Amino acid sequence: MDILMLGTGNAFAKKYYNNNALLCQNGFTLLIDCGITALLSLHQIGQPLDSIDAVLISHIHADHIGGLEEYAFRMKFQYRKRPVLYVPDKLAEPLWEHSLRGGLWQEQSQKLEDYFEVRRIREGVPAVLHDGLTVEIIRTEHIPGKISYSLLFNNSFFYTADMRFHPELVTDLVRNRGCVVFHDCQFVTPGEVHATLEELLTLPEDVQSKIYLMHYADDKDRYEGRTGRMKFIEQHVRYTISDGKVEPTAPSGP
Ligand SMILES: Nc1ccn([C@@H]2O[C@@H]3COP(=O)(O)O[C@H]3[C@H]2O)c(=O)n1
Ligand SMILES: [Zn+2]
Ligand SMILES: [Zn+2]
Repeated sequence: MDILMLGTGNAFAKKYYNNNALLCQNGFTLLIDCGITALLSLHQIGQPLDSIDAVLISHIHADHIGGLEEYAFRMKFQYRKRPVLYVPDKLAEPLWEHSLRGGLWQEQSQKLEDYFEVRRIREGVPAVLHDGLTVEIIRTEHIPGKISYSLLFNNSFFYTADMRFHPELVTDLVRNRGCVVFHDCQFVTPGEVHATLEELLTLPEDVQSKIYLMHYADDKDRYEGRTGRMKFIEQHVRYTISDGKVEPTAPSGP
């Protein structure tokens, strides 16, 4: 499985794009979250919109769904396609009613399904996205009272999207399921809606060694060398995740 972060920044970062990713497995390309900057980042790396096979969203914040209006319009009017949208069941209605409807509503297009082939996924029920690619959505704490999910791919790669520190969950996934973890991280303490670096540094070293940090602030460079056994993931670098390891993908071809 390969992953390329379209951005690794937090919601307000200016040096980094929104924390969205392209996950590739067996020729299938999944866009994980589609924030405000997603389409600019895709443009910069030369990735055509119609090369994306499906989009999956984790929760309703602009850095995770703010690019869906442009994506929907362009797929409909430029590409004449109705792309696949995987959406947690409980977010489908609020995604349309509280977010996308304002811009996308037209007499001829009055619902989410008029733009997307909507595939609802449910907690605890792994969804088969493609041959060799499954995802399980795990509801995790982020903003009090707000529904938000972290993503477990192939029972081996845990992508937190946005979540508060949950040491038991992360430790269990690493030690008992052999997972690699891409974890959002906030440098400033206290961490009211994200895990802080200080909190993550309290994890045992064997767990830290499987954690890669994303969703960080513009002053990330100040923290280089101060992340224990954890490493930063860099945007626009393709990584291969295999056998519990994360490595930059070797260039292909001669
Ligand atoms: N109670 C809250 C709510 C929100 N926030 C900030 O708003 C951002 C929304 O996108 P995010 O990526 O979830 O990060 C949130 C916090 O920076 C915050 O800091 N405290
Ligand atoms: Zn976010
Ligand atoms: Zn969020």
